[in-house]
Amino acid sequence: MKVLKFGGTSVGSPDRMKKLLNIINADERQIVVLSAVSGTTNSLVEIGQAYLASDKARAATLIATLKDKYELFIKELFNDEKCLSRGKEVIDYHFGLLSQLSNDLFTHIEDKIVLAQGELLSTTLYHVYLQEIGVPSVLLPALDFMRVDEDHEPVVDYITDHINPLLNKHLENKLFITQGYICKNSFGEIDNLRRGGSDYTASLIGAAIRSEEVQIWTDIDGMHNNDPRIVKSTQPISQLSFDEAAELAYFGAKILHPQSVFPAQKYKIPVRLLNTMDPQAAGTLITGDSVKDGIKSIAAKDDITAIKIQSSRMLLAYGFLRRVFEVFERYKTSIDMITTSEVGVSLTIDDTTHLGDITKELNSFGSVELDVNHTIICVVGDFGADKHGYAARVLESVKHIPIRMISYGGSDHNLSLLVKTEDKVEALRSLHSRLF
Ligand SMILES: Nc1ncnc2c1ncn2[C@@H]1O[C@H](COP(=O)(O)OP(=O)(O)O)[C@@H](O)[C@H]1O
Ligand SMILES: N[C@@H](CC(=O)OP(=O)(O)O)C(=O)O
Repeated sequence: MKVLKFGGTSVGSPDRMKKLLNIINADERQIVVLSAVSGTTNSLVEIGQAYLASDKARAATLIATLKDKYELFIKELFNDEKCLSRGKEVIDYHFGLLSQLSNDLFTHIEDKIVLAQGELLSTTLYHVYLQEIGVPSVLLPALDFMRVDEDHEPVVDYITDHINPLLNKHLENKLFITQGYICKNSFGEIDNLRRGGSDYTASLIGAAIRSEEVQIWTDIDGMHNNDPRIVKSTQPISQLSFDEAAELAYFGAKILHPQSVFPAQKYKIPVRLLNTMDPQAAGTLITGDSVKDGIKSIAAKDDITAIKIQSSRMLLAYGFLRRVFEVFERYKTSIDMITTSEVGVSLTIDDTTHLGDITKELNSFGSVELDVNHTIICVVGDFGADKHGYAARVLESVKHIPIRMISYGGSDHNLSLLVKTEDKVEALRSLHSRLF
């Protein structure tokens, strides 16, 4: 059984939604994971923020604007009067719920309920559309099987145990539709897999049902060798290993949710990145194998803060780095890059929620320097310890740009550079023109 995920752009208009059937083979047993219609989750984020700020008037305006969009959407989606009125009921229900939240105390629990409405809307409307055109399908409620634990980690065994009975209830059905992104947490509350999380839903379901393949359908023909929003004439990469794809996704290649690679990798499920606007294009196949040596792609991750801790006590002192890392562990803040010298250590973080407290604690080890507004440029490929020349080529390509940190050898797949964000575009373009 395959799992097909369609992102917000792929369901972004009634016309696009209708065209999904050119890709979905309704005669093959498969699970289709849908994101919210593009722009919806951003609007829901704003609605939640307005409620959290007790600005009910702004929330009401945002809700009304979004509802208007859906009123138009269903008029184009449905031909049949009965289905149109069913579509109207669906949007009245979800927008009624959004408005009603103003009557109660609004906390982060209600905020998650707001964020969940996008995927609930897109899947229900698509299900009604399939009924209109006579294609049998089953709507699987993701909240009945998608779950994260107290550390916000998805539980694959739980998903397996809960999705399989649902699938087995409908052995005669081929097409199953479900929501990406949304889940329940360990308290049984509605939660989500963080922004862009529908890819993660697809790979978790793929792992849970030991799917033959997970397909991520989006608006571009696979993982490109650089960020197409910044660099011209980027090219799709035909094959990547799970490790390479994970590095690229984590370091900014927005086409894939960073964590979505791991379930597929663990259960050896091939992942294909494909283009809804050009279904015949080969896309990118992600498997356990790395197909060729060399530099494959470049990605960039913004909003990075570098922290340098200098201490003469570090000289020959064992246990120093452990004590530094423990500070970050206490504040549940993950470290992306790290470089060391005998008298200092530099590391980077992207989550600055606890930066004040972290800095205070680090001050007891030595002098602490912070550099904000930095970007990690990540060059990904297959460069194991026996290979040579790649680092020299990368550094030669950015020799005119100040480099704050360099990390190489952490894995066989990644060479990362930390630059000021103002130098990012030049770094990406210069690397691209010299490396490919
Ligand atoms: N290296 C890359 N390869 C392909 N696309 C990338 C890359 N880096 C950034 N992108 C952007 O990712 C976008 C697709 O991701 P996303 O917006 O999450 O799609 P969807 O709405 O289908 O989930 C592309 O339109 C592209 O601009
Ligand atoms: N709708 C959610 C989840 C998602 O994955 O969306 P998309 O597939 O459009 O990136 C978001 O916008 O974050």
